[in-house]
Amino acid sequence: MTDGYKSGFACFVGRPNAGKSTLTNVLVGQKIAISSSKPQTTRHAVRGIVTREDGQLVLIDTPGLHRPRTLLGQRLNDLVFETWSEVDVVGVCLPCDQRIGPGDKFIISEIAKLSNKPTLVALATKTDLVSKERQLSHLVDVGAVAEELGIEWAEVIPCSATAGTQIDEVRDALLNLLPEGPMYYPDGEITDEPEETLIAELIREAALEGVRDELPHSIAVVIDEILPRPDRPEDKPLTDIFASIVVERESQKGIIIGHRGARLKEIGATAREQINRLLGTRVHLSLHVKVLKEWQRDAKYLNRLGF
Ligand SMILES: Nc1nc2c(ncn2[C@@H]2O[C@H](COP(=O)(O)OP(=O)(O)OP(=O)(O)O)[C@@H](O)[C@H]2O)c(=O)[nH]1
Repeated sequence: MTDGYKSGFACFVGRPNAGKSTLTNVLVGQKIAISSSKPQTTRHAVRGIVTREDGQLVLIDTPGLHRPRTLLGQRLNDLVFETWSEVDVVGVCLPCDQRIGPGDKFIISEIAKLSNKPTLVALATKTDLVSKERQLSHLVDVGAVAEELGIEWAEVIPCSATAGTQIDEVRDALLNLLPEGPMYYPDGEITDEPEETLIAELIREAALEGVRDELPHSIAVVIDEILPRPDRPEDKPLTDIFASIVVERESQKGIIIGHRGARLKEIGATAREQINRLLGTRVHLSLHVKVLKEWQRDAKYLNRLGF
Protein backbone atom coordinates (compact mmCIF):
# COMPACT_ATOMS: atom_id res chain seq x y z
CA MET A 1 0.00 0.00 0.00
CA THR A 2 1.35 3.40 -0.98
CA ASP A 3 1.17 6.69 0.87
CA GLY A 4 -1.87 8.72 -0.05
CA TYR A 5 -4.09 5.67 -0.41
CA LYS A 6 -7.70 6.76 -0.12
CA SER A 7 -10.53 4.71 1.26
CA GLY A 8 -13.96 5.11 2.65
CA PHE A 9 -17.66 4.62 2.36
CA ALA A 10 -20.29 6.08 0.11
CA CYS A 11 -23.96 5.56 -0.50
CA PHE A 12 -26.50 6.74 -3.00
CA VAL A 13 -29.73 8.40 -2.05
CA GLY A 14 -32.66 9.58 -4.09
CA ARG A 15 -36.30 9.01 -4.75
CA PRO A 16 -37.52 5.51 -5.54
CA ASN A 17 -36.45 4.44 -9.03
CA ALA A 18 -33.74 7.13 -9.25
CA GLY A 19 -31.25 4.51 -10.44
CA LYS A 20 -29.25 3.96 -7.24
CA SER A 21 -29.00 0.17 -7.45
CA THR A 22 -28.18 0.17 -11.15
CA LEU A 23 -25.40 2.69 -10.58
CA THR A 24 -24.01 0.63 -7.71
CA ASN A 25 -23.94 -2.42 -9.97
CA VAL A 26 -22.12 -0.76 -12.86
CA LEU A 27 -19.61 0.91 -10.57
CA VAL A 28 -18.78 -2.39 -8.97
CA GLY A 29 -19.00 -4.31 -12.22
CA GLN A 30 -21.09 -7.18 -10.93
CA LYS A 31 -24.69 -7.56 -10.04
CA ILE A 32 -24.94 -7.02 -6.30
CA ALA A 33 -27.73 -4.71 -5.29
CA ILE A 34 -31.27 -5.60 -6.13
CA SER A 35 -32.50 -3.56 -9.06
CA SER A 36 -36.01 -3.72 -10.35
CA SER A 37 -38.52 -1.52 -12.06
CA LYS A 38 -40.64 -1.44 -8.92
CA PRO A 39 -39.88 1.35 -6.45
CA GLN A 40 -38.48 0.71 -2.99
CA THR A 41 -37.18 -2.77 -3.41
CA THR A 42 -33.82 -2.25 -1.75
CA ARG A 43 -34.03 -3.49 1.83
CA HIS A 44 -30.58 -4.49 2.92
CA ALA A 45 -27.46 -2.39 3.24
CA VAL A 46 -25.71 -4.30 0.47
CA ARG A 47 -22.13 -3.25 -0.10
CA GLY A 48 -20.22 -3.19 -3.31
CA ILE A 49 -16.47 -2.66 -3.22
CA VAL A 50 -14.35 -0.89 -5.82
CA THR A 51 -10.67 -1.59 -5.27
CA ARG A 52 -8.00 0.29 -7.25
CA GLU A 53 -4.31 0.97 -6.87
CA ASP A 54 -5.01 4.44 -5.53
CA GLY A 55 -7.95 3.72 -3.32
CA GLN A 56 -10.90 1.69 -2.21
CA LEU A 57 -14.52 2.74 -2.32
CA VAL A 58 -17.08 0.81 -0.30
CA LEU A 59 -20.60 1.38 -1.56
CA ILE A 60 -23.51 0.95 0.77
CA ASP A 61 -26.91 0.55 -0.73
CA THR A 62 -29.57 1.93 1.59
CA PRO A 63 -33.30 1.49 1.34
CA GLY A 64 -35.35 4.54 0.44
CA LEU A 65 -36.65 6.91 3.07
CA HIS A 66 -40.39 6.69 3.39
CA ARG A 67 -43.33 7.65 5.52
CA PRO A 68 -43.08 5.22 8.43
CA ARG A 69 -46.55 3.70 8.51
CA THR A 70 -45.37 0.35 9.81
CA LEU A 71 -42.69 -0.93 12.13
CA LEU A 72 -40.75 -2.07 9.07
CA GLY A 73 -40.93 1.48 7.67
CA GLN A 74 -39.58 2.90 10.92
CA ARG A 75 -36.71 0.45 11.07
CA LEU A 76 -35.80 1.13 7.47
CA ASN A 77 -35.72 4.89 8.13
CA ASP A 78 -33.54 4.43 11.22
CA LEU A 79 -31.18 2.37 9.11
CA VAL A 80 -31.05 5.13 6.50
CA PHE A 81 -30.17 7.89 8.98
CA GLU A 82 -27.57 5.68 10.59
CA THR A 83 -25.97 4.93 7.24
CA TRP A 84 -25.89 8.57 6.17
CA SER A 85 -23.93 9.65 9.22
CA GLU A 86 -21.46 6.81 8.84
CA VAL A 87 -20.44 7.34 5.22
CA ASP A 88 -17.87 9.78 3.84
CA VAL A 89 -19.72 10.65 0.67
CA VAL A 90 -23.38 10.62 -0.29
CA GLY A 91 -24.25 10.59 -3.97
CA VAL A 92 -27.63 12.24 -4.42
CA CYS A 93 -29.26 10.73 -7.50
CA LEU A 94 -31.44 13.23 -9.31
CA PRO A 95 -32.76 11.61 -12.49
CA CYS A 96 -32.65 13.92 -15.52
CA ASP A 97 -36.06 12.81 -16.70
CA GLN A 98 -37.77 14.04 -13.52
CA ARG A 99 -38.09 17.53 -12.14
CA ILE A 100 -36.45 18.00 -8.77
CA GLY A 101 -39.33 17.90 -6.31
CA PRO A 102 -40.23 18.17 -2.63
CA GLY A 103 -39.19 14.53 -2.10
CA ASP A 104 -35.65 15.19 -3.33
CA LYS A 105 -35.39 18.38 -1.29
CA PHE A 106 -36.63 16.54 1.80
CA ILE A 107 -33.88 13.93 1.51
CA ILE A 108 -31.17 16.54 0.91
CA SER A 109 -32.26 18.73 3.80
CA GLU A 110 -32.43 15.72 6.13
CA ILE A 111 -28.79 14.94 5.28
CA ALA A 112 -27.84 18.59 5.73
CA LYS A 113 -29.25 18.46 9.27
CA LEU A 114 -26.97 15.61 10.38
CA SER A 115 -24.26 16.59 12.82
CA ASN A 116 -21.81 14.26 11.12
CA LYS A 117 -22.37 15.53 7.59
CA PRO A 118 -21.02 13.56 4.64
CA THR A 119 -19.64 15.22 1.50
CA LEU A 120 -22.43 15.61 -1.06
CA VAL A 121 -22.16 14.79 -4.74
CA ALA A 122 -25.01 15.37 -7.17
CA LEU A 123 -25.47 12.67 -9.77
CA ALA A 124 -27.78 13.63 -12.61
CA THR A 125 -28.73 10.09 -13.55
CA LYS A 126 -30.41 8.64 -16.65
CA THR A 127 -28.93 11.17 -19.09
CA ASP A 128 -29.74 8.72 -21.90
CA LEU A 129 -33.44 9.46 -21.45
CA VAL A 130 -33.27 13.19 -22.16
CA SER A 131 -32.07 15.70 -24.74
CA LYS A 132 -28.91 17.76 -24.22
CA GLU A 133 -31.09 20.84 -23.62
CA ARG A 134 -33.13 19.13 -20.95
CA GLN A 135 -29.93 17.82 -19.36
CA LEU A 136 -28.54 21.35 -19.18
CA SER A 137 -31.64 22.84 -17.63
CA HIS A 138 -31.67 19.94 -15.16
CA LEU A 139 -28.07 20.76 -14.18
CA VAL A 140 -29.08 24.38 -13.62
CA ASP A 141 -31.87 23.14 -11.32
CA VAL A 142 -29.38 20.92 -9.48
CA GLY A 143 -27.23 23.99 -8.81
CA ALA A 144 -30.23 26.03 -7.72
CA VAL A 145 -31.33 23.41 -5.22
CA ALA A 146 -27.97 23.57 -3.44
CA GLU A 147 -28.35 27.32 -3.10
CA GLU A 148 -31.93 27.01 -1.92
CA LEU A 149 -31.07 24.45 0.75
CA GLY A 150 -27.77 26.01 1.79
CA ILE A 151 -25.66 23.00 0.91
CA GLU A 152 -22.69 22.56 -1.39
CA TRP A 153 -22.17 19.95 -4.07
CA ALA A 154 -18.55 18.78 -4.07
CA GLU A 155 -19.21 17.60 -7.64
CA VAL A 156 -22.11 17.57 -10.05
CA ILE A 157 -21.89 14.72 -12.57
CA PRO A 158 -24.38 13.80 -15.28
CA CYS A 159 -24.27 10.07 -16.00
CA SER A 160 -26.13 7.07 -17.32
CA ALA A 161 -25.71 3.68 -15.71
CA THR A 162 -27.51 1.77 -18.45
CA ALA A 163 -25.68 3.50 -21.31
CA GLY A 164 -22.39 3.41 -19.39
CA THR A 165 -21.86 7.15 -19.85
CA GLN A 166 -19.60 9.00 -17.39
CA ILE A 167 -19.37 6.02 -15.06
CA ASP A 168 -15.57 6.31 -14.79
CA GLU A 169 -16.04 9.96 -13.88
CA VAL A 170 -18.45 9.05 -11.08
CA ARG A 171 -16.04 6.40 -9.78
CA ASP A 172 -13.08 8.82 -9.92
CA ALA A 173 -14.99 11.61 -8.21
CA LEU A 174 -16.20 9.39 -5.38
CA LEU A 175 -12.75 7.90 -4.81
CA ASN A 176 -11.14 11.34 -4.88
CA LEU A 177 -13.41 12.66 -2.17
CA LEU A 178 -12.50 9.90 0.27
CA PRO A 179 -10.10 10.54 3.12
CA GLU A 180 -6.75 8.80 3.30
CA GLY A 181 -7.15 5.39 4.80
CA PRO A 182 -6.32 1.72 4.67
CA MET A 183 -7.61 -0.91 2.27
CA TYR A 184 -10.54 -2.17 4.32
CA TYR A 185 -11.23 -5.26 2.26
CA PRO A 186 -8.84 -7.62 0.48
CA ASP A 187 -8.52 -7.02 -3.25
CA GLY A 188 -11.00 -9.07 -5.22
CA GLU A 189 -13.76 -8.88 -2.67
CA ILE A 190 -16.84 -7.30 -4.14
CA THR A 191 -19.21 -7.52 -1.25
CA ASP A 192 -19.16 -8.61 2.36
CA GLU A 193 -22.81 -9.56 2.39
CA PRO A 194 -23.17 -13.19 3.26
CA GLU A 195 -23.97 -15.29 0.23
CA GLU A 196 -27.25 -16.20 1.83
CA THR A 197 -28.44 -12.58 1.76
CA LEU A 198 -27.46 -12.20 -1.87
CA ILE A 199 -29.30 -15.37 -2.79
CA ALA A 200 -32.39 -14.15 -0.93
CA GLU A 201 -32.18 -10.81 -2.78
CA LEU A 202 -31.96 -12.56 -6.14
CA ILE A 203 -35.07 -14.60 -5.37
CA ARG A 204 -36.88 -11.51 -4.12
CA GLU A 205 -35.97 -9.67 -7.28
CA ALA A 206 -37.26 -12.49 -9.47
CA ALA A 207 -40.47 -12.63 -7.44
CA LEU A 208 -41.06 -8.91 -7.89
CA GLU A 209 -40.75 -8.94 -11.67
CA GLY A 210 -44.09 -8.22 -13.26
CA VAL A 211 -46.26 -8.13 -10.15
CA ARG A 212 -48.67 -5.48 -9.13
CA ASP A 213 -47.46 -2.26 -7.57
CA GLU A 214 -48.66 -2.99 -4.05
CA LEU A 215 -46.78 -6.22 -3.69
CA PRO A 216 -43.13 -5.09 -3.18
CA HIS A 217 -43.53 -4.22 0.49
CA SER A 218 -45.23 -7.49 1.24
CA ILE A 219 -42.59 -9.88 -0.03
CA ALA A 220 -39.64 -11.16 1.96
CA VAL A 221 -37.44 -14.14 1.27
CA VAL A 222 -35.96 -16.44 3.87
CA ILE A 223 -33.30 -18.99 3.01
CA ASP A 224 -34.16 -22.15 4.90
CA GLU A 225 -31.19 -24.29 3.94
CA ILE A 226 -28.23 -24.41 1.59
CA LEU A 227 -26.80 -27.91 1.20
CA PRO A 228 -24.24 -29.41 -1.14
CA ARG A 229 -25.88 -32.46 -2.78
CA PRO A 230 -24.04 -35.53 -1.52
CA ASP A 231 -22.60 -38.17 -3.86
CA ARG A 232 -22.07 -35.82 -6.79
CA PRO A 233 -19.03 -36.21 -9.07
CA GLU A 234 -16.34 -33.70 -8.05
CA ASP A 235 -16.40 -31.85 -11.34
CA LYS A 236 -20.20 -31.55 -11.30
CA PRO A 237 -21.21 -30.27 -7.87
CA LEU A 238 -24.81 -29.37 -7.17
CA THR A 239 -26.16 -27.18 -4.41
CA ASP A 240 -29.65 -27.57 -3.01
CA ILE A 241 -31.24 -24.34 -1.86
CA PHE A 242 -34.50 -24.32 0.05
CA ALA A 243 -36.10 -20.91 0.37
CA SER A 244 -39.44 -19.42 1.40
CA ILE A 245 -41.11 -16.47 -0.20
CA VAL A 246 -43.06 -14.79 2.59
CA VAL A 247 -46.20 -12.80 1.83
CA GLU A 248 -48.83 -11.18 4.02
CA ARG A 249 -52.08 -12.54 2.62
CA GLU A 250 -53.50 -15.63 0.94
CA SER A 251 -54.41 -13.54 -2.11
CA GLN A 252 -50.77 -12.53 -2.50
CA LYS A 253 -49.73 -16.14 -2.24
CA GLY A 254 -51.97 -16.83 -5.23
CA ILE A 255 -50.35 -14.05 -7.24
CA ILE A 256 -46.87 -15.39 -6.54
CA ILE A 257 -47.79 -18.98 -7.36
CA GLY A 258 -49.79 -18.11 -10.47
CA HIS A 259 -52.05 -20.28 -12.56
CA ARG A 260 -51.10 -23.90 -11.86
CA GLY A 261 -47.83 -22.72 -10.37
CA ALA A 262 -46.67 -21.05 -13.58
CA ARG A 263 -45.38 -17.85 -11.96
CA LEU A 264 -43.56 -19.64 -9.18
CA LYS A 265 -41.88 -21.81 -11.78
CA GLU A 266 -40.80 -18.73 -13.68
CA ILE A 267 -39.48 -17.09 -10.50
CA GLY A 268 -37.52 -20.24 -9.75
CA ALA A 269 -36.01 -20.43 -13.22
CA THR A 270 -34.98 -16.75 -13.26
CA ALA A 271 -33.53 -16.83 -9.76
CA ARG A 272 -31.76 -20.13 -10.34
CA GLU A 273 -29.92 -18.78 -13.34
CA GLN A 274 -28.70 -15.77 -11.33
CA ILE A 275 -27.71 -17.90 -8.34
CA ASN A 276 -25.81 -20.31 -10.62
CA ARG A 277 -23.82 -17.34 -11.80
CA LEU A 278 -23.24 -16.02 -8.28
CA LEU A 279 -22.07 -19.32 -6.84
CA GLY A 280 -20.38 -20.65 -9.94
CA THR A 281 -21.99 -24.05 -9.44
CA ARG A 282 -25.29 -25.56 -10.50
CA VAL A 283 -28.09 -25.18 -8.02
CA HIS A 284 -31.39 -26.85 -7.44
CA LEU A 285 -33.80 -24.30 -6.06
CA SER A 286 -36.80 -25.36 -4.07
CA LEU A 287 -39.21 -22.49 -3.43
CA HIS A 288 -42.01 -22.40 -0.93
CA VAL A 289 -44.62 -19.66 -0.49
CA LYS A 290 -45.66 -18.88 3.08
CA VAL A 291 -48.25 -16.49 4.46
CA LEU A 292 -47.20 -14.63 7.60
CA LYS A 293 -50.05 -12.27 8.36
CA GLU A 294 -49.04 -8.64 8.92
CA TRP A 295 -45.35 -9.47 9.10
CA GLN A 296 -44.43 -5.87 8.38
CA ARG A 297 -45.98 -4.77 11.67
CA ASP A 298 -44.79 -7.55 13.86
CA ALA A 299 -41.46 -7.21 15.67
CA LYS A 300 -41.07 -10.97 16.14
CA TYR A 301 -41.39 -11.69 12.43
CA LEU A 302 -39.21 -8.74 11.48
CA ASN A 303 -36.44 -10.09 13.67
CA ARG A 304 -36.88 -13.51 12.17
CA LEU A 305 -36.66 -12.07 8.67
CA GLY A 306 -33.50 -10.21 9.58
CA PHE A 307 -34.76 -6.61 9.69
N1 LIG B 1 -32.75 4.70 -19.15
C1 LIG B 1 -32.15 4.47 -17.98
N2 LIG B 1 -32.75 3.73 -17.06
C2 LIG B 1 -32.12 3.52 -15.90
C3 LIG B 1 -30.83 4.05 -15.61
N3 LIG B 1 -30.48 3.67 -14.38
C4 LIG B 1 -31.49 2.93 -13.90
N4 LIG B 1 -32.48 2.83 -14.81
C5 LIG B 1 -33.77 2.10 -14.67
O1 LIG B 1 -34.55 2.72 -13.68
C6 LIG B 1 -35.26 1.75 -12.89
C7 LIG B 1 -34.91 1.90 -11.43
O2 LIG B 1 -33.53 1.64 -11.25
P1 LIG B 1 -32.94 1.16 -9.82
O3 LIG B 1 -31.48 1.14 -9.97
O4 LIG B 1 -33.64 -0.06 -9.35
O5 LIG B 1 -33.41 2.39 -8.94
P2 LIG B 1 -33.27 2.60 -7.37
O6 LIG B 1 -33.05 4.04 -7.15
O7 LIG B 1 -32.27 1.67 -6.79
O8 LIG B 1 -34.72 2.20 -6.92
P3 LIG B 1 -35.27 1.83 -5.42
O9 LIG B 1 -34.65 0.52 -5.05
O10 LIG B 1 -36.73 1.75 -5.69
O11 LIG B 1 -34.94 2.94 -4.51
C8 LIG B 1 -34.87 0.40 -13.47
O12 LIG B 1 -35.87 0.02 -14.37
C9 LIG B 1 -33.55 0.68 -14.17
O13 LIG B 1 -33.31 -0.18 -15.27
C10 LIG B 1 -30.20 4.84 -16.65
O14 LIG B 1 -29.08 5.34 -16.52
N5 LIG B 1 -30.92 5.01 -17.80
